[in-house]
Amino acid sequence: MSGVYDNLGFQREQNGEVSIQVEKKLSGGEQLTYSWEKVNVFAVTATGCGKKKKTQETHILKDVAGICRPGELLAIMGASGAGKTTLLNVLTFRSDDALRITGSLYVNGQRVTPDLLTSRSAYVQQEDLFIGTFTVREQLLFQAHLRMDRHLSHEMRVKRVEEVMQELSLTKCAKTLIGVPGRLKGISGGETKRLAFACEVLTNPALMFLDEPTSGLDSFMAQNIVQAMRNLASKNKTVISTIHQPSSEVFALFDRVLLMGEGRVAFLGSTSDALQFFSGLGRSCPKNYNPADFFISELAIEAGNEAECRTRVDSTCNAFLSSTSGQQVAYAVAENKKSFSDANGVSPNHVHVNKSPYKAGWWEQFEAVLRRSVLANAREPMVLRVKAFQTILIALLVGVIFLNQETNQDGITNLNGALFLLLTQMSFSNSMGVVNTFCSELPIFLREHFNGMYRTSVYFLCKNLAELPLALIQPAVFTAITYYMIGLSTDAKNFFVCMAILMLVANAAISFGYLVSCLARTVPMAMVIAAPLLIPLMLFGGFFLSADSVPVYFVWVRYISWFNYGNEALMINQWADVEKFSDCEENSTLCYHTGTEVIESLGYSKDNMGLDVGLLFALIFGYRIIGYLLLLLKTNRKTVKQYE
Ligand SMILES: Nc1ncnc2c1ncn2[C@@H]1O[C@H](COP(=O)(O)OP(=O)(O)OP(=O)(O)O)[C@@H](O)[C@H]1O
Repeated sequence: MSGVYDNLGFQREQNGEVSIQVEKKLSGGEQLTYSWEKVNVFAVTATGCGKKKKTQETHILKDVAGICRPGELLAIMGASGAGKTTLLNVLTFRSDDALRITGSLYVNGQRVTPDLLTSRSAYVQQEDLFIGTFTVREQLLFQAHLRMDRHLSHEMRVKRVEEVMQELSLTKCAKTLIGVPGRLKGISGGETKRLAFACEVLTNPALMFLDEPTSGLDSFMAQNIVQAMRNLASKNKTVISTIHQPSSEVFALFDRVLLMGEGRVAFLGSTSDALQFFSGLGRSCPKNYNPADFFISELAIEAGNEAECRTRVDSTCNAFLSSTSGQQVAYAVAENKKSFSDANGVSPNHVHVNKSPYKAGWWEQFEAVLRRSVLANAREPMVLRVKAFQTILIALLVGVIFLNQETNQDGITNLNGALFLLLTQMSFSNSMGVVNTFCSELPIFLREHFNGMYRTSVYFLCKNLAELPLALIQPAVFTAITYYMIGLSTDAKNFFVCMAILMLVANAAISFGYLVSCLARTVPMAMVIAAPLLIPLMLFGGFFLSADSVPVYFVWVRYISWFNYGNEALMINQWADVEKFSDCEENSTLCYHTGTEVIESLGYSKDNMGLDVGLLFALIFGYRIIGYLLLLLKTNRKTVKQYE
């Protein structure tokens, strides 16, 4: 198909009907003026410990006000630590929970809410978060599927993806895997940055935020990205970006600049007015000098000369407030607070916020996320191979250690030990496996969820379903290798029951892993929580202490331990059918006469098989439901705070 492409736009001529339709449906022509005022951010820091512990508030952003209108490309600049990222996070409701924030944000005379922002804006964050086993095109199609208007056809979405890839020079690597640093070689750093940008511009948002979009890019690519931002602005989009030390060429593409120093606004206006403002203060930018470097050096705090630099930055900020540019900003901000309405009381600029922030319906989300989860698992052959190798190796080791035990008095202790070892192996490997994978994927989920792509329920369900096959195959393989090597009950029925019990145990351990992962957030934190919780669950599982010997204040632990129910079920399966031990004299009181006696000696009852299986199912669902509720708590949009 031939035609003419505009920058980050659409094919317009020859067979370009589809593209023009996409453009109409995507843009909607909405124009947004975003303003903020009296933004203050405080960080609470603690010093000392015990009784000497003191908390103090650090004032990070101080009465920051500003505005960005449709068609403007605003660069937020300043020296390191000036507060650029903090401001961008406030503007996008992504601030650290520990910060205390006050201030007001307005869009077209309306107070900004997180839902309004999600539905109208895109945010290119500094940290690139992707599923590394996906190709560039797959990633973009996934985004297009879930973030573009639900009325767009599949054909239109594919077309848009191809156009954005072409515009950002990603076509060449469309089929290349994104990659995982240090593990799976993928696209280059520059291509990753461009992919992050491509994901956000797909929906042609009216408002766009970018946090240092050019960091790590060579000057040509940096210019390419900023030019793409410029093109968005020229289509009446509102574009706000922090930028770190841009080259002269890149800086020239910005029409407005917000200079920050020590958490205050040192200047907001056009780049030419900024140069004039500094000249007026007797600090002119030398000829042939990069203005961006000049502004940053004027607002930097030099080591060894802090007091003087701070006074200079302070006086610059004060001078801006009383300057014409400063007053223009204050006026424009005040104007944007007013809600204009026509004769019928209807505001022409009113920003309608849908009840649901999601573009795709529940089933569409479910289908797309499930497909991605399954593919992501299947495309980790190394991880699968390591898991398979580990399972087979440990199974063979256990099999060899407990090889050919006999069903006699000597064998009872060994067989019980072997069964408990199977239980322990299924529990630790599965719960720790989930903690590792779930926590490391959590940041991607949180970002995509808050981008309005899919619900927490969809993600959690898909994750569970995608991992279910492995959660059944691993215990099956483990049982198949160890069972007959150890010399457990030779009846086929007992073999399959043992396999089924270990499958339930593995899934209960996975549920526990989900709970811990949702409780923590990072892998190290989850590991720290998981180990001390697993040990008591194992200790009170009936092998180390018989059920009757558990201290009364720890009895409750037994009820939430899958080790306990799993062990009882395995014991019943192994011993209930043994009617007589041939090596135990009938009158002897020093040995077990029947399998039932073995079961009872552990404080178990042979009638409890059904109960144990039921309770294992209850733990599988119970732990997962609690984990899901914890995740829901973390992701509930209603808990995203509004500023005072
Ligand atoms: N959660 C926090 N707790 C304590 N201090 C914080 C917190 N977040 C930011 N700060 C402090 O606020 C100041 C501004 O930080 P910010 O990250 O916004 O700066 P920046 O201008 O983006 O710097 P850089 O260009 O180096 O990224 C810094 O002094 C930083 O140490």
